[in-house]
Amino acid sequence: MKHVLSIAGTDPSGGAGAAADCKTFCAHGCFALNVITAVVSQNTQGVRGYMDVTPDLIADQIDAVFEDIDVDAVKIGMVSVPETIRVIADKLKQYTPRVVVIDPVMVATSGHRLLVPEAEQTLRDILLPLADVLTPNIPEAEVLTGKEIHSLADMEAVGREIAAMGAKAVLVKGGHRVEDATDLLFDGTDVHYFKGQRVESTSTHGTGCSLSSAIASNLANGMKLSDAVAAAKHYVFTGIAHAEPIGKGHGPIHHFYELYKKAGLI
Ligand SMILES: Nc1ncnc2c1ncn2[C@@H]1O[C@H](COP(=O)(O)OP(=O)(O)O)[C@@H](O)[C@H]1O
Ligand SMILES: Cc1ncc(COP(=O)(O)OP(=O)(O)O)c(N)n1
Repeated sequence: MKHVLSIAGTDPSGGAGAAADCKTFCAHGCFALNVITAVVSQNTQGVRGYMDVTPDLIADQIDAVFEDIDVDAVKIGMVSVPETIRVIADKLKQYTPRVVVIDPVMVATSGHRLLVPEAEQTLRDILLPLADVLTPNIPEAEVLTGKEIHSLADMEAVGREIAAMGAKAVLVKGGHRVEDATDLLFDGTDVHYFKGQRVESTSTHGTGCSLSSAIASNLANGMKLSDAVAAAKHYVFTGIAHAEPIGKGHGPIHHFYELYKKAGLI
């Protein structure tokens, strides 16, 4: 069994952040490890506030994992402040994990900032070059490049530009597109389109967290990148399509639909 580590913030309502990451790893047959960067009070209706974990405690959590367990892949989510980014970057350089997937989380769908504006440059300069795969959504890709995205051609241009900043591969996610949910991968050489039908649903909380965690799991399990992304996209699509409505706002996706179905639980 592969061991996959999430470095992310929390969600007590179980839809995004570390909870989504760990459910996704388990649904992919991986052992889930997690380091917490920030304790966030949020639910399906939005983010209320958060407190950052100190850099020393983040460093110690990462040491506790790597000194003890062989890590096959790392997924990084909410990093909120420059100090958090610096300590994670230092630890990635120290432990050199085989696969690093970075979801450059900036603003929750509810509108609450999860990355302070002063940290955008640090993320771009220090963390982005350590990514085997960077998975910005459209607003995040716009912030990283300063360019507006209106079309698939724009998604390709920013994907190439972000790769030129140092990420080995860039997946520009299309969840915020108007027409459909097509994602675009630039793997450093080729462009791949992952066409996606948009599901009309309120169960889309944590889709970005789940997608990046599914990619990390699939890479840890030995898939090649384009197959890992295609399978991850299918996982999120199925999760949205079969989600049970939970909470009063944007609920979580269903992580175990196919497993539960096979086991006769649903
Ligand atoms: N309503 C939807 N129907 C189908 N796929 C979706 C929908 N919303 C998001 N996705 C997919 O979920 C993944 C996460 O995308 P996105 O919502 O853009 O990220 P984030 O959660 O970081 O904002 C992408 O693969 C995207 O295409
Ligand atoms: C702790 C934490 N990390 C990330 C997010 C954002 O989740 P994401 O999957 O990008 O999408 P939304 O949940 O914002 O729709 C979060 N909310 N909390």
